Amino acid sequence: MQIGTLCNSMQIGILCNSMQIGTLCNSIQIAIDCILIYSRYEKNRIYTYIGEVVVSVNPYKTVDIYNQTYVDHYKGREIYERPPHIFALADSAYKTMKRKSRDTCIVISGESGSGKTEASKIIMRYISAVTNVSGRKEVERVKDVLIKSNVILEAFGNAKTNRNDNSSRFGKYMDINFDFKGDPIGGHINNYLLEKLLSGSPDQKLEEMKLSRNPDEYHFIRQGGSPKCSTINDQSDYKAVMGAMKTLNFAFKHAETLWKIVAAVLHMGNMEYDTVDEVHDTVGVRDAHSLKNLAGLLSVGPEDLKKALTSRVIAAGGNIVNKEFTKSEAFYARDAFAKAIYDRMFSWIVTRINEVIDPKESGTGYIGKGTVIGVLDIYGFEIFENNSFEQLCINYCNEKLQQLFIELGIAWVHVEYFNNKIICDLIEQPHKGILAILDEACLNVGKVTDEMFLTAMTQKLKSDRFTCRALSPADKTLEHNRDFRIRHYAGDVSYSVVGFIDKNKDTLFQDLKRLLYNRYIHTTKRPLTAGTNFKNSIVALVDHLATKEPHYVRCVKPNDIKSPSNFDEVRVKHQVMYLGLLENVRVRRAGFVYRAKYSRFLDRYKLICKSTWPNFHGNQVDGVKLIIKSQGFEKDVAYGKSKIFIRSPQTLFSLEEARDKYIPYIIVFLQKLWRGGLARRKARQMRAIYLIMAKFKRYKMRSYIVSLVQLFRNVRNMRDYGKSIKWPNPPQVLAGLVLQLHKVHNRWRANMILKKVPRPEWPMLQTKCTAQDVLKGQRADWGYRRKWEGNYLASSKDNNSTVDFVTKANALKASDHFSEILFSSYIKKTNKHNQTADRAIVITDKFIYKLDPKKKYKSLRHGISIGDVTGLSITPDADQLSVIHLKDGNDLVVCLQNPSREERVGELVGSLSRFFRRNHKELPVTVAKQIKCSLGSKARQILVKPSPANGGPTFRKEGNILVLMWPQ
Ligand SMILES: Nc1ncnc2c1ncn2[C@@H]1O[C@H](COP(=O)(O)OP(=O)(O)OP(=O)(O)O)[C@@H](O)[C@H]1O
Repeated sequence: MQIGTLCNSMQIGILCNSMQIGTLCNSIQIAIDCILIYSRYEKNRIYTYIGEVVVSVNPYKTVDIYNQTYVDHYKGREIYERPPHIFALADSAYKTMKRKSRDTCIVISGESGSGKTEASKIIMRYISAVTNVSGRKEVERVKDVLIKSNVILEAFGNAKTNRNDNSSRFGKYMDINFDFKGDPIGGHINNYLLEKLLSGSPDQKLEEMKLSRNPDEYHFIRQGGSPKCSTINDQSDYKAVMGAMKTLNFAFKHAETLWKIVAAVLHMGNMEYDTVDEVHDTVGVRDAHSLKNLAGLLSVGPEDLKKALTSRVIAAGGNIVNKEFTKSEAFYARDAFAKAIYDRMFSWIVTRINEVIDPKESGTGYIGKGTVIGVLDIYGFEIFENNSFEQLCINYCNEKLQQLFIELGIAWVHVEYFNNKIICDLIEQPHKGILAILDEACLNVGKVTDEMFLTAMTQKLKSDRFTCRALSPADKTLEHNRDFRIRHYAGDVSYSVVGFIDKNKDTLFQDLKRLLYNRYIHTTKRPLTAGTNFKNSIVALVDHLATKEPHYVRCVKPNDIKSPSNFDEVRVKHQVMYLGLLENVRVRRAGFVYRAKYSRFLDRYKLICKSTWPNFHGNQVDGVKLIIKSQGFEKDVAYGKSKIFIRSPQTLFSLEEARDKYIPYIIVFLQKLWRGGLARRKARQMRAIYLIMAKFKRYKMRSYIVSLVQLFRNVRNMRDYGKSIKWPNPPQVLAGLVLQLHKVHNRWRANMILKKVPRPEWPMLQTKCTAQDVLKGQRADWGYRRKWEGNYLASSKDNNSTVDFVTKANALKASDHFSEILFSSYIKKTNKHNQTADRAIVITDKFIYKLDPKKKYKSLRHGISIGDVTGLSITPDADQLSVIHLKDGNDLVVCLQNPSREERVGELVGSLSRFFRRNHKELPVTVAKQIKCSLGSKARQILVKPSPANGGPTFRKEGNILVLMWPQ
């Protein structure tokens, strides 16, 4: 069917978008035309699905279909849920990676200018837009670095070509690493076959590098015909590159060196030679000034550079000789030199970028293995008028990728498809393939020509996919001794062998290497040829991709004139052919959209069926069948030996939908289990902690008690009953108990001591203890050795007329109702009038009485209430001065007297204090040399002075001071 006569495009659009892909594929030819017409004629609808492949047609104009609204529209959706878009594919790759924790890759292919690089950038921008929802700073930085790395790669790796104003001259494969949350944390770039630049730079920079702003002045740039490009703004691009270099931490000196290298390469292209010896055909550099500029940029001596550009050192017959170049050799060396420098510079840039985007260095806390999305932006199949070594390499690469594509896509049912393994073998087989024959030709010493290489291929290659004029004499399209043809999966391609050997050898004379390394380098190891290097890297790439779940973007170029409105049917048909879409349609149509091992399917979907959730213990196939039955999809599946096959995308979509519905419940369920598990573990830990603590406490207590038992074992037999034992510091937990134990021990000790004292003496002992406690050692002699009797006036030891005293005391007791006499004694007293008199003092539990002994102990006044006592003052010496402070400001100033001249002040202190304590009060007792008192409400001072031993104590007045004269 011809393009243009095809069915209504609306209808096809509906078919495409509503998942009726099977219908669309009824006729392969229709499908091909359909897709293209659809994408061309529907305004701005540049994407179409064939199976799971996204076909993208370059719109050659800005289309507003990549903004946030579109991102939101496609985010988290299944691929068939929304109209075809590259976002859907990017989301599918991302989702697959996240859901299944599987590495995925997106293979973007198409011919130069079809939009591969744009597609890869759109994919990266989409991934950047849907990740890092939590806004982690480090992840944002990684995303910025990943996107900006493109700017640098494009600046140095892209060039304007006839087919594309900004053509990538290298194939690029970029791995983007993700952490377990699905946030990008770094990446890695590999580049493939770089083909071996000015107005954005500021004037001063150009001057430094001796460059002109006019690109036409440079031989290398002139080659393309039209160096200026209206679609490219060099100024802003230069700024963008410098900005990107800053983001990627390129040191200033590195950036400078890169520009210098670019300048050197440009200067090198302008190097011209003049014949200096017609006979030997030797040359010299034409322009010494240019040579000097170039030498300066390369940091080498002009003479050395001149020598390396016009001659080389070779070993001939065991001798080292200098061989001058012919003119063509000189130009070859110049170009090889320029290519090698540029190639090494580009490799350095890629290595540097890789260092910066290395996930381990990104600072995002990357540990262990995350998942990866690989994005491959690789040149598509190339068929030109003249095809050479580069086209063979590129087409071989496409054969390899196509093989991977078909192998991964094929279903278990038998499908007729073109297996391009035979072509891959034809090119890459060791010893027998084209590249091996080419390497062998390059190895030969002596002059091996491209024609000889063609002859060797003619003799050795035994494939019907290869032909040349010698094998097909009737084919006039092939030139004798020059052309050969390969039947690629995409069609026949004729290659010219001219330049194959040189290009494969890719010779860079040692002299030039030596010049730049600035030292003699000797290597006997032959470097790998360009073809082998390329083959190795492509084999490694295909192996790498084979471990990932693939997604495909096939880019189609609608015309060769970069027009948004021109649709070149022949060109497009051709591309559809060699993009492998035809095979894909065939495979998809005959096969199934999805296949998975039973175990994997069961793991993924067991949650949507009651019989299989949470665990299915029977046979895996039975489990899978139960799931399919529960959803009613029996008619759309086939059961293989180890895999289940699903025919239509709707079924898969419904399964996914059902799964998505259950996932939140499962998550809650898992959270419940997990939290429960965590809580149980914590509880177990706490129980263990408490048990250990309890045991440890017990152990500490035990050991402390054991140590106490040891210490106090002999306490009964000790003189002080263990008073002198130093208690060890108890553990915190026993502090309270030990305090109690101290008390118990003290009581026991007291009991042991008191046991020896007769019971009636206990009150006296208590009085003495109180006195000791109150005096605190302030009074040297307080009479504790003596027996304390308290009521001395009732004792005949002190009193001759005890009967009178007892009679009076009983009378007072009867009238004043006191219970006991605490203390009684003869006293010498003084008063506010400084009059002294001998009296008796009786201190009872209610009143203090002053009695006159000479008048049968007549009470001089009414007793002073004991409640009026506010304190007691004594001296630290042996005198018997005692001042009982009273509330009314008229203190009792007395000196105790007894016939035996015993010390009794201590007993007075003990008796009064003990009485106060029994009534829960504390009697303030002052011990001082000079006693303050109040007499008749006047403050007075009392001093004790010695007097002769034979007299009694007397008070006297010395000025305002009262003095007790105390007989020594
Ligand atoms: N989706 C798109 N929207 C708008 N313009 C696009 C789109 N895709 C491609 N283009 C235009 O086409 C040009 C060529 O695209 P691109 O450089 O991506 O092609 P390519 O396939 O990578 O080419 P090469 O293999 O030469 O590098 C772009 O510079 C851009 O102007």
